[in-house]
Amino acid sequence: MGKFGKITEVNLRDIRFPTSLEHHGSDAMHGEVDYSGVYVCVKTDSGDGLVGCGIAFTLGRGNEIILKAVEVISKFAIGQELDNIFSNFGKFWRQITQEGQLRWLGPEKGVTHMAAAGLFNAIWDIWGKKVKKPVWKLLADMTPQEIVNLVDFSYLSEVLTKDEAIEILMSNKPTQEERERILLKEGFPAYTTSTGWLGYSDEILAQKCEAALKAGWTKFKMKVGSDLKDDKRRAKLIRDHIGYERDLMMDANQKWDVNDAISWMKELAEFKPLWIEEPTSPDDVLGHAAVAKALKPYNIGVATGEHCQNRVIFKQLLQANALSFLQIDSCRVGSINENIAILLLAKKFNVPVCPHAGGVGLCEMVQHIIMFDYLCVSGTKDGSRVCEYVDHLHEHFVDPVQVNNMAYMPPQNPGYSTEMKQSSLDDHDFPNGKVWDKLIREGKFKT
Ligand SMILES: C[C@H](O)[C@@H](O)CC(=O)C(=O)O
Ligand SMILES: [Mg+2]
Repeated sequence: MGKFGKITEVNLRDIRFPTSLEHHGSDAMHGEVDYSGVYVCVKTDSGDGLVGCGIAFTLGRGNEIILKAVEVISKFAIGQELDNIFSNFGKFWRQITQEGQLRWLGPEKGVTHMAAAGLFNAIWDIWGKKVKKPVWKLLADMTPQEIVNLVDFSYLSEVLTKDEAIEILMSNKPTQEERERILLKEGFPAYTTSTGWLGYSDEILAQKCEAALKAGWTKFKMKVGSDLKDDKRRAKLIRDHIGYERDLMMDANQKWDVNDAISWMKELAEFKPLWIEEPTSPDDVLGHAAVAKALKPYNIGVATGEHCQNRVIFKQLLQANALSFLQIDSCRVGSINENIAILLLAKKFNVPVCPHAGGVGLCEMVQHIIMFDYLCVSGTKDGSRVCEYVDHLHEHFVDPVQVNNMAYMPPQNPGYSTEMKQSSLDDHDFPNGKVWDKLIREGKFKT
């Protein structure tokens, strides 16, 4: 038996939070947002009692489909020695994502890919716990060769080879210790979206802006895209509060056709947004490039990534100059493994990575990845690099994010910060947990 043990069980729970009741998380395309996730628990036969916890993030009903997909995929993990997975995680990742029958549903996109991410997220958590390191540190302590072994480089070679990846990683090693010292002291910069959800009334927007300013926030994101007149009114309200010396980002969540995106954002240019996020379909690489070109004279960058299905689409977005800010997501693509490939691509094209984190557990996970990026890949916090922060649901985590002075502080506990409190899991289990049972009996939700 290997020292880390064999995977013996993968248990799943359908966990949902009724965030739609107060319009948290709402945007131009997702009005009734219940932040949810399939909670994945991986156990081994090693006798240490450690459990790896992962999340496959969805909205509400999405859980029903993802849960089944994780259940099917997990069969390929049960019986596997963790030592074998850890010594060549890239190979295991490929076995799962290229499984001969399931790949017909993707490949490497949508439900099966997100389900695989949920499983891999749990495996990363148990790895960190087994070696008693937070995942950012586990990654940072690896050699460049160990890091590239985590990654499947398929379909990237004309742009990024394994050898180039090793070179990038090697070039950052001599200065890594100094950055780690800075990271432990200052953390990684954050921006807030909690002031700008689309379903908030003007009164709530104003209250949230005031509270955020008082807390010291300097970078804000607002949702746009449903009604131009409303967008102008809300942007003015926010700018009246935050002034023009602070950054404002805008997020359309894929609402527009390409030409509409361009004309709408020209109308909003007076509010000086740093970026427009997801202006159009996440699959439209050339559309993003057209928006980016048209908005360049207005100093508005294009940001995207939270719905970007895999490293190949990121590669194309970068090749087409379609992005000024690249938004990795811990649950959309194949976990940390695929995100490492994306970080390396971003480094190659010199595009700043600004992670997406609007959801449950996304802040907890993605902080580890962006800290690794700072330490080992990009090697910098410059160029408007900033990680999204939303202020909901952290109280349900055993090791919630710590934001000090508008920066994510590096987690110190072992694992991927994904473990949720037992009481939170029991209360939010859908549909029988206490919270849901009550809401369903009151007629506020249907199963
Ligand atoms: C539905 C989610 O809340 C989405 O609006 C999050 C998002 O786009 C972001 O945080 O960015
Ligand atoms: Mg977004």
